[in-house]
Amino acid sequence: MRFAAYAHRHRRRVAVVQDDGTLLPLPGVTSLTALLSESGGLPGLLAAGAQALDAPPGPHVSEVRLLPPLRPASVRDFVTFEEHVAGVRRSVEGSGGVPEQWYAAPTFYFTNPHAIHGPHDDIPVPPGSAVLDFELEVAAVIGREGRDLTPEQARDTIAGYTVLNDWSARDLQSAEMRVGLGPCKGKDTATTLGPYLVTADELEPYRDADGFLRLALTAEVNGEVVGRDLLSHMSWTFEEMVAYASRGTRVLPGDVLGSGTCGNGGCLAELWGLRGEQTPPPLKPGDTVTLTVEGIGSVSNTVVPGTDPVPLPAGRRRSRERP
Ligand SMILES: NC(=O)N[C@@H](O)C(=O)O
Repeated sequence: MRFAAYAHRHRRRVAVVQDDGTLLPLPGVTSLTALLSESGGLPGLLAAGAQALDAPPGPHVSEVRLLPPLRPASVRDFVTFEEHVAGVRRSVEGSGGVPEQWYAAPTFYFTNPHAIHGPHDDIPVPPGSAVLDFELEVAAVIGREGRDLTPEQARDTIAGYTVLNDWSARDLQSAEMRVGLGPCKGKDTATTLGPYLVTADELEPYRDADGFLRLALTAEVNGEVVGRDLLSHMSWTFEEMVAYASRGTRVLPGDVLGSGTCGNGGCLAELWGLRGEQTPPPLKPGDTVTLTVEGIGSVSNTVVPGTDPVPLPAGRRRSRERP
């Protein structure tokens, strides 16, 4: 089952999406995050969706503005593709390969849940950045609360999946990560989610013998294919990522967990590392990035000019005077 959030005639609605693109609005539902909390997991979500199947049909998807499927409670972005790590390290640090520590656990950072953009929204250039990049990822969406989960238990907490574009200001990111924290401003201007939340049961046919989802991933810039990979090249399953995220804490309905950027052109920075030059060039206003994931759909966003950074003073160099 596919769920969409959309704006139509000044109203925000949540609907089941039929194969022909007809939207079946869920009566009284305006937030998928709230519906996830109320339905207590995938079975409840499917039951709520089934009720919409008898409801009068709504508009066609082409007649509405698609919104991000949900307003996330939180967004964790993992890094689970070796090829991406090796390529980006080459372009940022000049050194290739994957650090041994990387294999110890699926690392992630928290990104900005207040900067979520829809599947066709314009994306502003982050203030002060001249090196904008996209990142092709798939996100798991949590439908049931869990703590200290095993991977087996984690599977029951995943309601579904959606496409995630982690827009990245590489110049801001490499500068702030030299401080040993972050990323932060390199990532917090925009993340795209969409086009739909596809429930986990619908992608089960793509699961391989090791538990990975074998979905084809494609990235295009201005209609030219620059990246192709398989989601099954992740080094951890989504269940293992959720289990790790829930270690010593909780995951909650509406939490979003990004797979990390795929390899073979899942972002420009990896290609720059491989080629030793910025080809294709960083994204600029007018460029359109289209990311497609088999079994889920496409998001296609155009870059637009952003705002200028508000000047701030440099950090004060302090004496070590004591009270
Ligand atoms: N998430 C991920 O795989 N990578 C990025 O966030 C990155 O900046 O390299």
